[in-house]
Amino acid sequence: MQVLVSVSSVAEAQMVLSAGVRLIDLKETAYGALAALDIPLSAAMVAAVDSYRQQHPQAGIIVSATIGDDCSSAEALSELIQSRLDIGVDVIKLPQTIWANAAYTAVIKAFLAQRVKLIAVLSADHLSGTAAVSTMLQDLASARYWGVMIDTIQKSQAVTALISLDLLGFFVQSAKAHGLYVGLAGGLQLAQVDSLADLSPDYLGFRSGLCLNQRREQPLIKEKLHLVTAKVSAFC
Ligand SMILES: O=C[C@H](O)COP(=O)(O)O
Repeated sequence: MQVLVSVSSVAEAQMVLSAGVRLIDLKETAYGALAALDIPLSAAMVAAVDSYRQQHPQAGIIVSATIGDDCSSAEALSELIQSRLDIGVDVIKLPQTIWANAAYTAVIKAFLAQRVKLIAVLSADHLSGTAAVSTMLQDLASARYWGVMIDTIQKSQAVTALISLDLLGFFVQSAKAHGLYVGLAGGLQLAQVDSLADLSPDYLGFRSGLCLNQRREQPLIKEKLHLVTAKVSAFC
């Protein structure tokens, strides 16, 4: 199991790399849930990751990026994705407002046909029972998404307050059965690592739980970061 950390600056990217994080998620954390960083800043962060990769070629680092909580048109979506691929982002995370919207299906299908790695983010705020989860995962796997994850949109509650451990476990196991790379996130704290690790996701995603006052727009706290990477590495 890996740790994914959402970062919004070059300094944060370097900090999480030094702490042993291998899934670096470029995200604007000052507002929204899956807001996008601009391209110049994203490119500087990718360059910082590339510099680390040169010194640690075996590290297996993956850079993901969000493209926004919504977008204005299919053309805009195409540009949001392509511009991030062009600067070396490995994986693009799409919010449910986009991947579940038929207006964007053709654009997404075209990227998937080129084997671009896309993660469909399922909103914890709207997830219901196992039948709905099964149908969604079947559809996403058939469309050849690379991965899926659950995350919260409203950041006032943790994912575990919104979805039972049974349903989260069902989600993880079903995603794996479809060959999807699977993650869980949403207001996670260190204290939740044990129970979620038991579900065996490929990764747990963090931001607010590692920040000052547990506010995701605040800076990451190095000590919390090290505690969580140490804790998760015990499950690898
Ligand atoms: O992808 C992971 C998310 O950025 C986690 O953010 P959060 O811990 O603030 O919900």
